[in-house]
Amino acid sequence: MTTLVGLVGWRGMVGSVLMERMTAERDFDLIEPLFFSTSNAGGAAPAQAKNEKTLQNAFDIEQLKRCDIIITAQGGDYTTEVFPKLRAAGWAGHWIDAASTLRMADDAVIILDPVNRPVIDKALGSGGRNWIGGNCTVSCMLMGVGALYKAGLVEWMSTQTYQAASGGGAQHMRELLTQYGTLNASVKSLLDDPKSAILEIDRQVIAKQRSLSAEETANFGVPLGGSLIPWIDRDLGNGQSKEEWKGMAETNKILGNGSAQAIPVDGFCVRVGAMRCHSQALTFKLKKDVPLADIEAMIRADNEWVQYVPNTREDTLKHLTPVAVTGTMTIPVGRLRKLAMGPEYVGAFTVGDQLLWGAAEPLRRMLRILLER
Ligand SMILES: NC(=O)C1=CN([C@@H]2O[C@H](COP(=O)(O)OP(=O)(O)OC[C@H]3O[C@@H](n4cnc5c(N)ncnc54)[C@H](OP(=O)(O)O)[C@@H]3O)[C@@H](O)[C@H]2O)C=CC1
Ligand SMILES: N[C@@H](CC(=O)OP(=O)(O)O)C(=O)O
Repeated sequence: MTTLVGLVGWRGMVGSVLMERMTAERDFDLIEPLFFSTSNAGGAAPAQAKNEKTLQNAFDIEQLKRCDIIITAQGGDYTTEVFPKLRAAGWAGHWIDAASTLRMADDAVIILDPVNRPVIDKALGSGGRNWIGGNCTVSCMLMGVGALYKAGLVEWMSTQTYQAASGGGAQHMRELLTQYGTLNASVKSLLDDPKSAILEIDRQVIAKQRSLSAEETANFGVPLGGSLIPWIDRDLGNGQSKEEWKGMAETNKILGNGSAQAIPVDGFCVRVGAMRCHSQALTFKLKKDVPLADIEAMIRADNEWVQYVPNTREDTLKHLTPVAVTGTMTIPVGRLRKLAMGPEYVGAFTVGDQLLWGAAEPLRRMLRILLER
């Protein structure tokens, strides 16, 4: 019998990328999809529908209970409301979720199978049913440099992130572009005149940024176009942002490290004016002095998506930017070098599309793992 797979959140930003990837990889050939909606129950399901062509109500527990597997990219509020009711109603299917809500629950696994397939297999073997996608920054980082963790080489890691607007959602991307447009328009005549003074342009741009309306900064709270925001997610009250907290908590959970073996991971998470790629500068303290050539070989061999970028200006500009990576499954790792602090200190830089490896791809790969058992 074909596996009935419920899809919730399929038309959102993450869900649309998921649908594209599932279509490209022919996942729909292997399942009977059942599409849900929180806003348009009874409407027409998308073209990937087979026998069930009508959208079901995403809050209807009886309809959800029919599914062998549910994949949701609807968001944390939906998970908080529906998941406990569904389990309380006796549903024993597999729940695959992009939202962070359930990530740290004891009975949930953070899924990133190229990095933690053994952790996933162990949980499957003991009846695991809850499979949660990781934080985008953490997932992209581990896809790039997971080899060093797997080899047991990392004493600690510090990460400084450059996170794209898409991490906030579709409205945040629109707001960024609108701000860029507003700023450009405010100095267009000066820009068109090659003899105009750059400091006058600069003065007018900062004046415009500082006078953007509440409407023009509704999503980020302050201007992001031509600026940056060194705070992402909630304030934990201890000086750390929630996004920074996830770095250590999720990295260690993905790797299956208990609290006694937890590797320190910390740094600063910064929102920048990129569209949908998160970039990160990483500093490693290794447990021993490992030759750079060996580190390079480990990174190259780790998975089929990692791309080692030689530490030259030319290769960096060509391969190691959000513009180069957006819309691809490639995770480039470059700028690899020993740092001045000593031979155990290694620096690297990595970029990843936060809607692909950072959100959608681990979900559809978990679906495949379940289907192929
Ligand atoms: N954005 C990100 O970078 C990441 C997000 N996530 C998780 O995924 C969740 C979903 O994020 P994201 O995809 O950005 O959220 P979206 O806001 O794009 O989509 C969420 C839901 O909003 C509804 N919706 C209302 N209006 C529209 C519209 N005009 N176009 C499309 N959908 C609309 C849809 O539900 P319906 O069809 O039922 O009306 C849709 O499923 C997040 O809450 C988070 O938990 C995880 C990792 C990264
Ligand atoms: N917090 C990330 C997006 C993300 O993946 O969030 P979460 O950890 O809640 O899934 C960002 O803003 O860039």
